Amino acid sequence: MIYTLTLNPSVDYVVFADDIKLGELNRSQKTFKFAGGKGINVSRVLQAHGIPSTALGFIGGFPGALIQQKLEESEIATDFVAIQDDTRINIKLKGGNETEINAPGPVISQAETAQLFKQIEQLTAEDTLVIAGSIPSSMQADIYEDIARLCKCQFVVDAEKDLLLSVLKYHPVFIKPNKTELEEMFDCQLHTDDDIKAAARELIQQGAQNVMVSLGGEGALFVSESLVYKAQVPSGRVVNTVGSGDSTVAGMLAGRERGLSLSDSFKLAVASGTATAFTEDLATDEQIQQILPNVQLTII
Ligand SMILES: Nc1ncnc2c1ncn2[C@@H]1O[C@H](COP(=O)(O)OP(=O)(O)O)[C@@H](O)[C@H]1O
Ligand SMILES: O=P(O)(O)OC[C@H]1O[C@](O)(COP(=O)(O)O)[C@@H](O)[C@@H]1O
Repeated sequence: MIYTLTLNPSVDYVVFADDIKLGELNRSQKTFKFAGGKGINVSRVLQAHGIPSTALGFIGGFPGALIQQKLEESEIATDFVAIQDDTRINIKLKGGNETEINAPGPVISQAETAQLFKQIEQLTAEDTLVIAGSIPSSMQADIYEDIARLCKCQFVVDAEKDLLLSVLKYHPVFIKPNKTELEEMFDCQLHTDDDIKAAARELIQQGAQNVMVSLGGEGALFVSESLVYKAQVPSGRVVNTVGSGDSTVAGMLAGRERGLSLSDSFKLAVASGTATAFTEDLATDEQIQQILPNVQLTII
């Protein structure tokens, strides 16, 4: 079974407005409230691929109840730890360009954390755990490392800087930084594919089995110890890129679950990310299948 762990879920409040002017009254044309947070998005896109998963993490208050309800409606299994504080609401402004405001998240008590640890301990070598996203600011910074040390299953990680770096020694199956996150990790600009490849290989040296670097509209690179694939994506109308990276993670896992080759899994990953970028919510299977034949893969 695949489990996704979102320590800091969110209701994503997506606001479409033609021309947002800061410091003035703006009126939006449409708004959406999506169940969000990185692991939850992975579960949602896995479900679109027909792959079941169980979403773990902390939820509380009315935003938490909304997330629970939306996942139930999508028939996604959940085993969240109920917390006292409210789950956060993240704001996604879509008006010409894309602006995001991600909230710090709720207070998580020690007892709530202990409940989560018990769940993690029960995962077996047959399971895969996706650990993804930020941690609520009340949590200690080494929580990712504690979880990676505790779990007996294979795991995948999508998180920023120190959270990601702290778990490499436990050999995640793959990690998915975007280019900016990779640059932040190495504190330098990565100009060429060779620069990105070298940075990804350094993360492999530190313990990652594979590194998938997403490059937004430029596609993605898949880097293992012995090969590098570059994927180029078709152009299209970008509607809402929130969840594109999470969709990429889900697509890669879906390919792996279906027993596809590495290259076909990577193609599915990139098609999933791009299909999400071209739609209001996360992509459906139909939208992903439409994009798939137009993803170009080369070995570089
Ligand atoms: N403007 C875009 N056009 C086409 N595909 C996109 C675009 N932005 C993102 N994607 C797709 O989504 C994937 C993940 O996007 P990226 O922005 O790199 O991730 P993250 O959301 O983690 O920052 C990309 O590899 C690509 O397949
Ligand atoms: O935990 P973080 O880093 O604050 O990110 C949470 C946000 O990222 C998302 O999971 C989207 O992530 P991606 O666009 O990277 O796929 C949103 O649903 C959520 O609001």
